[in-house]
Amino acid sequence: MKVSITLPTPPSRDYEIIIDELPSIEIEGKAAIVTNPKVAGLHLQRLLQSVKAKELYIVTIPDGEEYKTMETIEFMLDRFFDHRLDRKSTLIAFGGGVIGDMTGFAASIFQRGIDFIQIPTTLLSQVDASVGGKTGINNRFGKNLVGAFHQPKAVYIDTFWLNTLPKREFSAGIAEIIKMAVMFDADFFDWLEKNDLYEDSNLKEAIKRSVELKARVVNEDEKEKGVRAVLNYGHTFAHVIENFSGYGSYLHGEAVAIGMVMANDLAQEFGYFSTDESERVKELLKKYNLPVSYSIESAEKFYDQFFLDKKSHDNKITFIIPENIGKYKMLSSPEKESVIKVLKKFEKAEGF
Ligand SMILES: NC(=O)c1ccc[n+]([C@@H]2O[C@H](COP(=O)([O-])OP(=O)(O)OC[C@H]3O[C@@H](n4cnc5c(N)ncnc54)[C@H](O)[C@@H]3O)[C@@H](O)[C@H]2O)c1
Ligand SMILES: O=C(O)C(=O)C[C@@H](O)[C@H](O)[C@H](O)COP(=O)(O)O
Ligand SMILES: [Zn+2]
Repeated sequence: MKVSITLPTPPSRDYEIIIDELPSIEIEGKAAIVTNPKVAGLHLQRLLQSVKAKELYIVTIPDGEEYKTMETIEFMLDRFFDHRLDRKSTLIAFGGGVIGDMTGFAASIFQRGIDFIQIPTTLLSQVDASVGGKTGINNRFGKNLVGAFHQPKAVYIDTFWLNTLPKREFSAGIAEIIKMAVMFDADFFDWLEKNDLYEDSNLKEAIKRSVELKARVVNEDEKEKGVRAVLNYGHTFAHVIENFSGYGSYLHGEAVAIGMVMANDLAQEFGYFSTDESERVKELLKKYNLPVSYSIESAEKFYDQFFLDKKSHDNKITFIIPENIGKYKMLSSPEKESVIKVLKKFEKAEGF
């Protein structure tokens, strides 16, 4: 199956998202592949057979969400200067969302911005992170709080890489697929309930549909002035969970799964989303062994973290909730008591 999706203007620049076997990549100037030891050990040889550049370097950074930091960015930039990369050089992000977000961010600031290509190797990065140009890092205040919108030059999605992906990571990617369906596409959600993503042709179909949905949203609202915030369903909660639990304890997709359950409860608190719909989402998450509960230490402390969210302005927060399956709603500045009431239910909940 070859699928080619173009993100047209107004986003900063058109680019192709190819879902197919990795094509040959010819780069005129110098290039650096940014990856980590795990992905390099498994797949670098195959990648190298497809990439040609004037000079080609490999920059390896440590593996893990805990290394998605400014310190690692500094390390990467130093290597690019060591290799005398220049304005015409291209970076190739070869790995999951962590590699993609950091390579994209480094590309956005190296000599004020150079090209980069996304070659995502996890399911999560194939269906979500590699598309749309959100790049960045975490800091001690929270997730992705420093970064830039910087669109890749191309995205090459080859499901071959997924053969070595651990099951837990595979499931984490499914959380973002379910997110897309709950927010935008009831038919897709029904389809997900009926079709098993462990089956190859179904998986490819789900990747294609997720990427198409995301591309449509980014195309309409590249810089998140409106509808793009809907891609953040579950994330206002997820980012707090990731930060509080220590980066890496919960995978991003797992935290998003819990966050969606919390957002669904909030929706119900405000009279949206039926119990039946909420159960359907939980069942689908559980089918892929995703967590649907989390033990909050203090609802008040958890609540305070929402003000660091990028959807918070002037001490007000907007939550993305489902009105129905396939239909989103933006809930602006709900009263604190109602949000706390929902969070309190999780104070007694069992963890993962
Ligand atoms: N920019 C965006 O739009 C966007 C969207 C979603 C998530 N994200 C970010 O993406 C990150 C999560 O991405 P992720 O889930 O890909 O995690 P990840 O990048 O940490 O990768 C998960 C693990 O899988 C390993 N791995 C990668 N490819 C593999 C393969 N083919 N076989 C075996 N192991 C492999 C990695 O080395 C890592 O240990 C988070 O930082 C999140 O904030 C960004
Ligand atoms: O592309 C987007 O927009 C998203 O929100 C996708 C999310 O899955 C992703 O985790 C994103 O990085 C979260 O965005 P943030 O702006 O809250 O950091
Ligand atoms: Zn996400």
